[in-house]
Amino acid sequence: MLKQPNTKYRPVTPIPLADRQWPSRSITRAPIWMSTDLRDGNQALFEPMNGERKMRMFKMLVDIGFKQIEVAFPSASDTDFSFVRTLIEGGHIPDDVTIEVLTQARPHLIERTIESLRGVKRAIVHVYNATSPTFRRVVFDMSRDEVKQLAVDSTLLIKRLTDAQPDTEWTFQYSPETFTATELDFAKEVCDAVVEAWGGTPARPVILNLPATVEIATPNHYADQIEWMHRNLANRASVVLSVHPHNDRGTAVAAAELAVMAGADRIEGCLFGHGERTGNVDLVTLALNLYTQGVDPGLDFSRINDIARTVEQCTQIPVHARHPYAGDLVFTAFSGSHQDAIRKGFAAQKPDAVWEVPYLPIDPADVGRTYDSIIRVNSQSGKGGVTWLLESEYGVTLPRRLQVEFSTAVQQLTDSSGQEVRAADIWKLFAQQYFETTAPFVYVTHHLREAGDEQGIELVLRVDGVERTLSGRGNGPIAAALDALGVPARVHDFEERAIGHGADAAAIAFVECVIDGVPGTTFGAGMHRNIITASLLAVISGLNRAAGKLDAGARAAFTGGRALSAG
Ligand SMILES: CC(=O)SCCNC(=O)CCNC(=O)[C@H](O)C(C)(C)COP(=O)(O)OP(=O)(O)OC[C@H]1O[C@@H](n2cnc3c(N)ncnc32)[C@H](O)[C@@H]1OP(=O)(O)O
Ligand SMILES: CC(C)C(=O)C(=O)O
Repeated sequence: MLKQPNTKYRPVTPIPLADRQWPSRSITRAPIWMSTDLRDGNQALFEPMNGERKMRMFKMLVDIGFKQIEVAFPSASDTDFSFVRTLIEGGHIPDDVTIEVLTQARPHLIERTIESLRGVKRAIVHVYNATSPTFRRVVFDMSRDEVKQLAVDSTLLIKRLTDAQPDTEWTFQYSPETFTATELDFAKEVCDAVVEAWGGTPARPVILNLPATVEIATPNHYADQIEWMHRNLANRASVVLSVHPHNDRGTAVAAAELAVMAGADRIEGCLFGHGERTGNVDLVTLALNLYTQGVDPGLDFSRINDIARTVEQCTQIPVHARHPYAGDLVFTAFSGSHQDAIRKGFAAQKPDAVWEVPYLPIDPADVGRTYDSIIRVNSQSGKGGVTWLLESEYGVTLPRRLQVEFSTAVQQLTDSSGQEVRAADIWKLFAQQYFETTAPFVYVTHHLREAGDEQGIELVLRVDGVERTLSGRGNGPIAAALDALGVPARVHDFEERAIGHGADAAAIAFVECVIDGVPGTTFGAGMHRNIITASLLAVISGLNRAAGKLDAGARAAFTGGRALSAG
């Protein structure tokens, strides 16, 4: 790269629009959308769509709700010409949808284009020629007047050819290609001349489409250009002002939004931003951005995954994993603090209330995304993610301090594997750590009996492989079991919950034990269809896990209570 890029590149000249209005406007309704997936989105593919793929894409665009669809550049290829014929002759165009076709401003191409539309009920004929100084000089070798005349002559030719087919309702569209690099006074001069040549009226307006053929500046510059045209066109009332942003600087979405604030009525773009080079403006992002502001975009993306997969099949270009709203990872949180906030947000979110879940600009369910993938666990994750997965996949809510304790084990697993762990891996680890403890105690069975104000228990265990029956009493089964075991332990906290429903219902119990000689507290967990058995399993799990923290001598003392002495 150059040390002094100003020797090769020039900054744009700011637009003299001191009283610009767009910065204080907001967008309160959807613009007219025009999908050019089948034209601009098709002309830069390694392998342009064949008729069958074009039809699949067309039907999907109709289902999404597009009312204007640029379906082809009919003079470019037989595929495109035949596709237009198939749409018309096969009756595939719904009554409320208008197809659009593009042509260069060259007579033989215009004639072929109009021919492709014979018999259509309604159509937009779109003609373009480039107007910027570089194109005038380098590509066309034409003066300003000649470029304007080319636009006017093409308009008049289209008018003559379409007047000859009066059964069709025609709309005319003109694009000064390379508008963003064109002097504004000249862009206006050409556009005014074209509107006059067509005879645009408020009842039969011309679509003037002002493309950022190449995005050349920050989006506020484009907004200034659009507002200038909006305010200075000779016959604005007879014009539908349209924008067609490309994404060369990565700001097409912002440019389109600011352009609408600046006076544009219509946006042309592609799903997921397919199109030339860095793409056309992404209509999915634009529409869903509006939706997040409480504005109905008039396009239905409630099955966004299906739409993304169809676009991928038709264009053979993948939708990026981080693509706004649609990417596989955009509703996924790996990092601990995000997971924690999202989990709390979901818990606090009331079904009909305003959306307030942290980190998620939209409810994934509104675009048909499930919550399954929202939180994923790897070495960047914290207890929130682990807890979310156990809750959402297994219906198990861990007590808060147990979340902290268990997340350490998950962290060791993710650190050692270096990979993402799934809910099933976490559940397996939880079972190994809490349900499958076998030393020193293994629960075999128990019998409870009333003992005055207390409960008595016969607890059958295997202690270091030897089956023993222990008796104890207490003010409940847990106290009775601790008495039977005779270990120096107290239960600090106990929680029990149901998981599953009906015949599959079970109880899961958690105990937090304090054991002499073991610093802090230790958790145990048990799961069983019988709630008392679940709680006894939890106590035994807690004791076993605590015993695992003792050295050999302390451990012998720990199990040297009644457990060893009983027969
Ligand atoms: C920014 C955009 O996306 S615009 C749309 C671009 N899309 C496409 O071009 C895809 C379809 N196009 C094609 O298949 C071909 O270009 C065709 C079939 C339409 C025409 O092909 P060709 O006749 O070989 O001409 P080609 O496209 O190379 O254009 C070159 C000539 O057209 C002229 N030309 C280019 N654009 C235009 C225009 N909009 N209006 C008038 N003339 C034009 C050029 O100045 C050049 O003229 P010259 O030969 O006298 O120097
Ligand atoms: C034909 C025009 C609208 C175009 O595609 C562009 O300028 O990008």
